[in-house]
Amino acid sequence: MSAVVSQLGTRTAVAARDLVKVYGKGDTAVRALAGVSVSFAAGEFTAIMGPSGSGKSTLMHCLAGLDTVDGGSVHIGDTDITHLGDRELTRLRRDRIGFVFQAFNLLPTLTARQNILLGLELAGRKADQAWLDTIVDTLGLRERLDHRPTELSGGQQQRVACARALVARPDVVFADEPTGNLDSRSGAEVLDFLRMSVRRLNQTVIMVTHDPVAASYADRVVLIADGALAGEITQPTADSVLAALAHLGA
Ligand SMILES: Nc1ncnc2c1ncn2[C@@H]1O[C@H](COP(=O)(O)OP(=O)(O)OP(=O)(O)O)[C@@H](O)[C@H]1O
Repeated sequence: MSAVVSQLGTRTAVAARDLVKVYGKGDTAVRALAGVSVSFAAGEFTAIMGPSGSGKSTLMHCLAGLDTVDGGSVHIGDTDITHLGDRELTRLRRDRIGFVFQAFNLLPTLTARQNILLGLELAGRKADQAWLDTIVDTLGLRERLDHRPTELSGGQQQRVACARALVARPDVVFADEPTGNLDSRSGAEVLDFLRMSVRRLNQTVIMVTHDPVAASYADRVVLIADGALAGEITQPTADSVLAALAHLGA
């Protein structure tokens, strides 16, 4: 799939075609993804949901180049990442993808500012100061930049992780249960920011979540069941997501 601009003019940020992932071999083999084809438009906030064990994390890891695939392809923009070597993949993840994890994954010895800028520094790049200021101020982190992670609340740590994910203006941000370790108020702040980064800063976010309220912040919910696409919801509400999950037996 090389055409990344649809007839409607929407650019595709990430596309999976016939994605297959099998863990293990022989009798114990688990087909975690059984031929998934799904596209994610640039400038859209998508949530991936489904019952436990349905393949959500596997899908995200394959889309983000964190795991190899056993069949099919993944494109990030024009790049078929399934044929990249380890070094090229590492560079692509560093330069074109942002990550937000459930456990924040900040380096404890670095300040918030150093955590935010580490990836750019490792890549030998300078931050765009105006963009950095926009992110830091939007996330309300200005007064916290010289603090280390242990001196920050969980919500503040996850906001630092969001800033780190966005500072290089990635093609796509993957968020894996970003609110899983947060109370509902801190979670709502992080979700508000992710949604705002899409609406106002024209970023692209793909988020795995178990939480129908978190999913309701997205523009679209993609449903996965038994390693296959099981439907999608546009303009989701917590109720419509709950109903769809109940239908899937989640
Ligand atoms: N490293 C692995 N080795 C073997 N099987 C695995 C491995 N990782 C995942 N699986 C299996 O693949 C299937 C999909 O797992 P995955 O973690 O992608 O599901 P999930 O929808 O993210 O689940 P959850 O909501 O519980 O986090 C499950 O049956 C799981 O047991």
